Amino acid sequence: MALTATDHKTLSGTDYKAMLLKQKQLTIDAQGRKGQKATNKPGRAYLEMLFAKQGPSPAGHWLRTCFISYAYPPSTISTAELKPMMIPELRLETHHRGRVLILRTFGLPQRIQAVQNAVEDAEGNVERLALYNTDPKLTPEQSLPRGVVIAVREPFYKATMDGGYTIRVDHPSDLVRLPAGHESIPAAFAPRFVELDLPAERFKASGNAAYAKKDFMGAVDCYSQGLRACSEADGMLRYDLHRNRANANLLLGRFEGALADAEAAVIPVLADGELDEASKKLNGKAHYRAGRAAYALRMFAKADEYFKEVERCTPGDEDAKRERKRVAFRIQEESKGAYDFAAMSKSSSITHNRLDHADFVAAVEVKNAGDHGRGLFATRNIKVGDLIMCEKAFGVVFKSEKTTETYTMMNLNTNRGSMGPHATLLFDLVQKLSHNPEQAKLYFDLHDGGYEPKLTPEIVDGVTVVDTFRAEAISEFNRFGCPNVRSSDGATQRTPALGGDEAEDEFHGSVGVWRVASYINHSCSGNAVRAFIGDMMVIRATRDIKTGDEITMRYTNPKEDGPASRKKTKDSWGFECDCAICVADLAALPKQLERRRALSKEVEKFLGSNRLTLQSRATAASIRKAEKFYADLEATYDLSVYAGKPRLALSGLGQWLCQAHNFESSQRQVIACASRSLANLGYGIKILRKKLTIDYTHCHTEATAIDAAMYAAHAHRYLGEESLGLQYTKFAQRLWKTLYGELKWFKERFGPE
Ligand SMILES: C[S@@+](CC[C@H](N)C(=O)[O-])C[C@H]1O[C@@H](n2cnc3c(N)ncnc32)[C@H](O)[C@@H]1O
Repeated sequence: MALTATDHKTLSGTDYKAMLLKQKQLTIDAQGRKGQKATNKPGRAYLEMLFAKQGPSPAGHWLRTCFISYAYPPSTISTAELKPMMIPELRLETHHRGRVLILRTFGLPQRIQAVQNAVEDAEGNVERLALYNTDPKLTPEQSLPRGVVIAVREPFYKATMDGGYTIRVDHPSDLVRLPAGHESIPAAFAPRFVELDLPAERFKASGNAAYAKKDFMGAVDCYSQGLRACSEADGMLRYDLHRNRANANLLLGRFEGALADAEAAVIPVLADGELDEASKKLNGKAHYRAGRAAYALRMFAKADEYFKEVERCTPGDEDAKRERKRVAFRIQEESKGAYDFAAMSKSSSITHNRLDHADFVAAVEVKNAGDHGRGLFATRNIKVGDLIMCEKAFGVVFKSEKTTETYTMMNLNTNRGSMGPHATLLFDLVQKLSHNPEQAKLYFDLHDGGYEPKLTPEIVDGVTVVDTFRAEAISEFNRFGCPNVRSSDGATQRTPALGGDEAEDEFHGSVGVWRVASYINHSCSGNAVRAFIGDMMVIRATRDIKTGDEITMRYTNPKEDGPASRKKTKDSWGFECDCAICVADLAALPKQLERRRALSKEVEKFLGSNRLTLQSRATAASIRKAEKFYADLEATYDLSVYAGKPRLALSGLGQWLCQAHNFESSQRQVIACASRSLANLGYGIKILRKKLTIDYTHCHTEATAIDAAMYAAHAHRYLGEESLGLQYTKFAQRLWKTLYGELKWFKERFGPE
């Protein structure tokens, strides 16, 4: 299905639900035909017509719907071990286990929901084939061109919504392109004129030509064929092919392959001799490529070794010198958490949000967390506000990234629908996992909600088997929403009167997976919060953490409504939170919770219709009304249950009152309201002989705390209490740094000290 941008805008949540239900019903209905033979199949002429034109690629924005069908495991048996079958043997809604279809494409491929093409078997039977989850960076022509011979391992066959049929491939690893001369290619598909024993040199030349045209996939194919054609006598050529393939693989993001190739491209020094200058130069290139691949795989110490080798092979090499400088920064970041966050933040923008930094995970380890599964634990003491870890996204898709297509993903396994980056994230992840098997092993270690079967990624027919359904299950349990550039962007433009983080939502909508952070369990009142600077997740401590403590953070902000937030964690992640706030909510009387919810709704309305600006200040009557709401809401918190714990429903109103009194310059009132707001967020504030002390034990770090601290800071200063003003400012800065990762934008929001 493909709609234009206008259609895209008119599709509502209800439409998606209806679409999901319709597809689900169609899928269930189709099950009734399981095992049947397809009837009234379109013939070759129809398929030729269907796939006669390139495209569709019209101008404008396209909405595509991607249905994740009922899960089935990928094939793990090699083509040679499977029994060949022909198209007429296919049965509907059936996974043909133990069988393989050898097919040739004969149309011009099109990207509809998947990349599709017309295929024929060796007896001339025809059908349509749909390949899902392909690399979004590749054109349909690169993914499934005309005239290639493919093996579809253990194929699945199904009826389509348009009344036709298709061989549906959900796991890209189930489809293997067979190179010319492959033993499984039937005689009918062998070219009539075959140039037997094509010299490997010719493949190198075609690879280079493809590379020059930026067809890196084509180049990799040619170099691979060249390597297969190499004989003992082709010594140097073999190194050339590996070196060239390393480069093409680097550009395709296939870093593990690139590293292996670059290593295989190093010309060895013979026992007695020295390498000639030309070979040394070539080895410099090979080591340089190995270094780049190791860097991309975040093996910085190893990358440094390779770049050192470049310097040995080609002394004075400027590129290697530059790379070693870059690596040195990464090693500092990785080992000490030594980041220049201000520079990082300054450098990131809507067009530069994939940043070049290392991960710092040296202060944490994964351990058993009892009922919560595995968790992340501190390996050293960490002070409030300090860095716990910092990690680059394993995969991320930014909403802001220009694309001519928006995907809506409907997962029939989980009944979930999502739009935009979520779907594209899966395509990106599948690519990364398919071509980087070691990275795939790390990804597939993440929580999958009990998905079965759990296949470990292995290489079959030269391709890493990736279970795309499990990859999506893992993504659903582990992905985080993130802003397009940095978390503080929402805050610097937020209207304080609104309270909470709502206004930040418009800066969100991007989504990614951060692998190590994925081991962190949820707690509404966690000891850590995450912030984003570009694709770097920065996690800081909201209170002091001791060696051995579990790191927890909120997946979703409970805001005022505890029960709703518990439902959200239950629906999205399958658990009910047992943190201090939730335990208190559970111990509260249901009628108090109900009253709180009803009052919160009224308060929301009140705040919405009483937005404060210098021009429209609060009236005495509205302040009285707010105070009354406040008292009523406060009464829904039984102190025997909530003492010292955050009372989040009071947050927005507390904020409004601070602002109202601030506009009236009632400084003592502002201070009283600000202290009350901070106490409601669980901060234990004490002032003794003009010294501010803060107990963070039960604190709930959110934006309103920063505002409250700054209201107090300004009010104290206004009253000439400089020292207290300064202490509150420092407190606000610590909160800002904790919540947004770094301090750079604090001044932008609150002005210079
Ligand atoms: C992102 S993973 C966190 C790491 C996970 N515990 C593991 O073993 O890999 C999210 C899953 O962890 C578990 N989890 C996280 N927080 C929890 C909590 N507060 N209580 C119970 N289970 C929790 C749930 O199974 C949830 O779906």
